[in-house]
Amino acid sequence: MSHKYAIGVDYGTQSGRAVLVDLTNGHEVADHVTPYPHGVIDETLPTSGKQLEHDWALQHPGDYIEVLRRSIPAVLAQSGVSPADVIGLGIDFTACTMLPVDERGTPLCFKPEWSDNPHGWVKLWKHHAAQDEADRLNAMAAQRGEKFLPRYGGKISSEWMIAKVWQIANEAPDVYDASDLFTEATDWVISQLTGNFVRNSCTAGYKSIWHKREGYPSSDFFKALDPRLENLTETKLRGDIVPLGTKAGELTEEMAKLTGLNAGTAIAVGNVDAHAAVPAVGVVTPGKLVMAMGTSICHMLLGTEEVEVEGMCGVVEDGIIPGYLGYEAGQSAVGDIFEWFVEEAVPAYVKEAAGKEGVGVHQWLTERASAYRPGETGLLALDWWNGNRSVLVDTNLTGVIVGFSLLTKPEEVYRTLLESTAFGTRKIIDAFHHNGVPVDEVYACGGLPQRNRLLMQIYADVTNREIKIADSKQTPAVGAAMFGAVAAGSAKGGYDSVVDAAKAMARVREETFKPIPENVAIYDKLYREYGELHDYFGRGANDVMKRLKALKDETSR
Ligand SMILES: Nc1ncnc2c1ncn2[C@@H]1O[C@H](COP(=O)(O)OP(=O)(O)O)[C@@H](O)[C@H]1O
Ligand SMILES: O=C(CO)[C@@H](O)[C@@H](O)COP(=O)(O)O
Repeated sequence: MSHKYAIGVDYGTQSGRAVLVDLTNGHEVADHVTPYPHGVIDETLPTSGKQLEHDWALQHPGDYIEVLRRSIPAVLAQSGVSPADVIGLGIDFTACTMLPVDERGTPLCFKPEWSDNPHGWVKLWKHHAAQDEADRLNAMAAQRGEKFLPRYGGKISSEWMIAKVWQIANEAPDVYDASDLFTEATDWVISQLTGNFVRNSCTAGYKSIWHKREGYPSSDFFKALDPRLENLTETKLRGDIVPLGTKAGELTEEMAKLTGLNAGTAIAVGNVDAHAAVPAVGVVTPGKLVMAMGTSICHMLLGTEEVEVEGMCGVVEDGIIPGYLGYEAGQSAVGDIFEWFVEEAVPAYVKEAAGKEGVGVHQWLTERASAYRPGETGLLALDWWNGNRSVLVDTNLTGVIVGFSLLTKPEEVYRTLLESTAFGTRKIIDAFHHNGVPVDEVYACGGLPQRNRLLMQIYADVTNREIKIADSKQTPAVGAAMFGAVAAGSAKGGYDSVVDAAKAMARVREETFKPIPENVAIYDKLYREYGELHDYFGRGANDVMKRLKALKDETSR
């Protein structure tokens, strides 16, 4: 049999990337990135220029197809691989990134009657405008003692499906009524590739409160939330829910023309970006935390029992690797915080100096920040620029920096922001480790470990754990390709399980980041201070962040 390949497509926050992977060794033969033509839509609708409210984040579903149209032919051309040797394709996506579609699977925003209604569009994972609904859902679930709540760390996030669907029902009942299905974008793209609509058990489990043994919450619960939602799971959330690695179907003739692949190529069910990355770094057993580090961080961990951990995003059986309980936690802004600083808060002289030296602003700041020892800036920050997604689970929390003086330099602030995100990660690791889900090893993948060595050393020092780095530029896409190979199966030159695929294809670099004992000692002290601030602002001692946010909403209305 000739050499076989699979393609993985990773749909990130700002772009989609395709990778063509050699199935014998996981080697990335070719990759190509397509920035979303419409990017993240958080100010105005591209159709009418209609203004969006605070906390909205939308996307254009056409951009997802554009990624397939541009990036798949590009990797085929770059590699020279024959489409006949590409035996499978898998995708991974941000989540919960969801959209309403009609009976034909057409996104409502494509239809003239709905294109001017923001609720007809894709709600991106970081759309945070359904916090009211999430709060009410959590209060009702707690009051009724719903069994599902502890599985999600005690709180369902406003980023997830039910809160977003309920927001649509509340703010745009006509859109709600016109929607035949609410679907994760990952399942929608797969339905476009294959002509079959199936839901994957990963997003259903983590984002739509579905449980392998118990199914969705009861219709009584939904009725108590809102009578309109009573039959939601049998109607607008209906659809077979199938495990990761299942073959969703085969590439249609139409999509074969669009992508340059052969019709009939095996297509795996949709997956989530961070979850797909886990087998791609070779993690198929418990005790090993995988951090997918980019705009945000998702922390992924396998366990053998269902344990309740404060603020975890969720625990789902088979949610990452079949046979294990998959745990997820996360920070909703990490790279995004650094980007905010670079774009919005550095003085002009920094940009000029970086420009003169021919380096990016991140690099310029990082080089200077590296000259400081832990503690030397006198600064400490809370990493809540986009709310808190784990432990506290509250999108109404905001950022803080303590310790400014007239001598504070931009590079010191930058370093402090890097450190704050490492403290956020340590909170999550501690929550798992001390509650029966051990974290013995840490792996990192995503854009950040490739770009910032200082950041990775800080994470090793703050967590006091050695960090192994993925030997791949596009780890989730490689993971998605593995699932594509599993959808194809060994008879076609693929694999029969993702564990087999990981054995052959996963790769980490030889070089690791090891904790430096003197840094660990100082960061322990700073972490205690971080804990004080974390609880003071985050656990109700001082709700100033929420009052400021409420005042802001009131005055800007
Ligand atoms: N040198 C750098 N140091 C730290 N962060 C960086 C650097 N360069 C880019 N970033 C951040 O990386 C993030 C993008 O990460 P990436 O993994 O590429 O994307 P995504 O999260 O969409 O998958 C951006 O938020 C950006 O601010
Ligand atoms: O929430 C999840 C996964 O559960 C992510 O999709 C979300 O954090 C976005 O990830 P990126 O930062 O774009 O890699």
